[in-house]
Amino acid sequence: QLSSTFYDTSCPSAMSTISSGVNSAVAQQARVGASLLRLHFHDCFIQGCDASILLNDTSGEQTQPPNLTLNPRAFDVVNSIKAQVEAACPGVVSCADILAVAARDGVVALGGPSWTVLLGRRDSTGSFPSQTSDLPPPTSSLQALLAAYSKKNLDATDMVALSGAHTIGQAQCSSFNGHIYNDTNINAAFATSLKANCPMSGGSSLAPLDTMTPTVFGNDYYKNLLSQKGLLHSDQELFNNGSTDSTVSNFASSSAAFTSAFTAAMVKMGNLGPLTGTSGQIRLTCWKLNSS
Ligand code: HEM
Ligand SMILES: [Ca+2]
Ligand SMILES: [Ca+2]
Repeated sequence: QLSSTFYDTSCPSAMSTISSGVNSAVAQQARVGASLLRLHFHDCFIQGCDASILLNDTSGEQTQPPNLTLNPRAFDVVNSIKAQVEAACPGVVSCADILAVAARDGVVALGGPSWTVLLGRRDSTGSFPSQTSDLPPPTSSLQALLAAYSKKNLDATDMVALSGAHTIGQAQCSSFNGHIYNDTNINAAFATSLKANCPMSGGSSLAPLDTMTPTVFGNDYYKNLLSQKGLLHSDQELFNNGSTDSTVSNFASSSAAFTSAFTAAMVKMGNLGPLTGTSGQIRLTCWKLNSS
C-alpha cells in the first residue's frame, strides 16, 4: 500500500531535492520534462513501476525497440537526482519513487497540473525485456490501444487522458513516417510540412508531438486531433470516427475535464504492480542492482 507521506520522517528533503533537480534540468532543456514523464510510463507498463527501465543491462529493457527512443538526458537527470538523495538519506528512497515524482514535477515545470504522488515503491531486482511488448507501438489501431491499456486495468477514458502526455515532447521521423506518407486521415498541409524533415524511409530527425505548444502542458493535443494534426498514427486513432471521439472532443473543449482525468489516470498508472514491504530492493544506484 503506497502512501503520500512515506518519506516524511525517513527523508524529509527527498521531494524538494527531486523537484529542484527536475526544475534545473527543464530550464536547460524543456524537452526533459516530457522525457521524464515518458520514462515513468515505460517503467510502469513493463512489469510495474519498479525502476526496471533504469537498469542498463546489456540485454535488458533499454535494448528493446520502444525504449531505444527514450531521451538519454532523462536517465542522466534521474541518476544525478538519485545521487543527491542518497547523499542526504542513504538507502531510503527508491528509484521507482524518484521516477514517479520526477514525472509529476516535469509536468508541473511545463505548466501542467500537479497531483499527489503516492510513495513507497521499491526497485526491481531484474530487467524484463520480454515484457517490453506491453508498450503499444505508434502504428497501433484504436482497438490495439484499448487492449494494451485494458491489460493494465486502465479504461478508455484513462487511455485517452494519458495520451494527452503527447502535449509535450518530440518524436523521431521513424515513429511517424508511415502516418504522414501513407495515411489519409491527416491534414494535408500538416503532412507536407513534416515531410520536409522526414523522408519516407524514416530517420531520427525530430518533430514536436503537439504542433501548437510543444513545451507547454495543456489540452492542445486534443485540439490538434480535431483538425487531423495528430503526429503519430496512434494519436489520430483516438479521433477517427471511433468510440473515443467523444472523449477527445470533451478534453479539447474542457481543459478542466482533461486535467482531472489525466491526474486520476497518472495515479492509477503509478499504482501498477508496485513492489512494497520487503520485496525488491532500494537500489543505491539506479542503473545497476545492489551488489549482494
Ligand atoms: C497510447 C499509447 C502510446 C504510444 C503508441 C506512444 C508512442 C510514443 C512514441 C512513438 C513517441 C516518440 C518516440 C520517438 O520517436 O522518439 C512518444 C513520445 C512520448 N510519449 Fe508516448 N506513447 C503512448 C502513450 C504515452 C503515455 C501514456 C505517456 C505518459 C503518460 C506518454 C508520454 C510520451 C512523451 C512525454 C513523449 C515525448 C518524450 C520526449 O520528448 O522525450 N506516451 N510516445
Ligand atoms: Ca518496470
Ligand atoms: Ca502542448
